Amino acid sequence: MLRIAIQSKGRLFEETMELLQEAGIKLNNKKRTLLVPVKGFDVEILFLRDDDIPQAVATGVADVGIVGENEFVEKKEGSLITKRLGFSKCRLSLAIPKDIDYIDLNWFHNKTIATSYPHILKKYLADNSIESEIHVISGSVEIAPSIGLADAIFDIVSSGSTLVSNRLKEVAVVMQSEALLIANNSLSEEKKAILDELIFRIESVQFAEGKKYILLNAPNDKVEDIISLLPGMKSPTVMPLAESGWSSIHSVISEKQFWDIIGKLKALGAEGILVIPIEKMIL
Ligand SMILES: Nc1ncnc2c1ncn2[C@@H]1O[C@H](COP(=O)(O)OP(=O)(O)OP(=O)(O)O)[C@@H](O)[C@H]1O
Ligand SMILES: O=P(O)(O)OC[C@H]1O[C@H](OP(=O)(O)OP(=O)(O)O)[C@H](O)[C@@H]1O
Ligand SMILES: [Mg+2]
Repeated sequence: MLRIAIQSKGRLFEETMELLQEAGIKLNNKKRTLLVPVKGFDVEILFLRDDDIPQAVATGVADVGIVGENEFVEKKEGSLITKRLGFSKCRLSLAIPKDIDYIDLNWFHNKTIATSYPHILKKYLADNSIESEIHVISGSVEIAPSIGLADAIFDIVSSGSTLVSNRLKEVAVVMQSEALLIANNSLSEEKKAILDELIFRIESVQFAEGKKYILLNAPNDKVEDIISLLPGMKSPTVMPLAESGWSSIHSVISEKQFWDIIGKLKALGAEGILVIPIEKMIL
């Protein structure tokens, strides 16, 4: 049994659940109790606050976890990054009241900075030879300057709208973050095998993202020109239609290529073009 720690509610919750569901992990229990078994796959889900996930995985309370890179780096617990998951992308930045004239990092000398990420901030300030006072608070960090609790903040930024609504401006990006799949350092062979299966399933889901299955009909004399435009996993599938002189062509294209390719296909005489989403892709 592989125990997976995930955030019980918050910014990571929805996308983590979606990813697990697409990977075939369906929770038996609709009510979110702390520890939930999974039907048909040898895993169980442990719901925690995200702050507690790095330690839970490092100590073996959970075998693997899904957590923000910011939280993983901050907690400095020894686990392995097994996979970068590409969602919950954000950055950790320094921000100051927007009306201040700011030239460079030296502004932070002898200032007080409010944050929930003291270790990451401390290292960054030391690396840049800046001496500031760090004031640790666990939430609502952006409000700190306006209530006189600190001169500046160091916190998560994504769209930047929280900064704007608190009359702050971002002056230095310290690290980028995304959700990570982390694993305990000393998993048993049995657990490693379940983890490999989990990673295989996640990769199949992620590989299919942004890809479309395309089907079209074309006159036989244009088949060669058309397949030169379509990459396909190996090469496109070509099948004869009931109507002589025509073929059906199937392939896989990336969403990005789609609008570029579609005009060229039509110009070559392609008809009845169908574009279908792909749920999973196994190479
Ligand atoms: N605005 C955002 N955009 C993208 N990702 C974000 C954003 N805010 C936070 N994250 C990511 O999601 C993680 C969880 O954020 P959340 O705000 O839910 O944390 P929290 O309030 O500490 O939750 P918990 O109650 O579990 O301790 C963050 O550590 C970060 O990696
Ligand atoms: O740059 P933005 O897009 O505005 O996102 C940044 C904000 O998002 C997070 O808070 P969240 O909205 O999750 O609320 P919280 O403070 O309750 O965690 C984070 O703590 C920032 O405050
Ligand atoms: Mg938290």
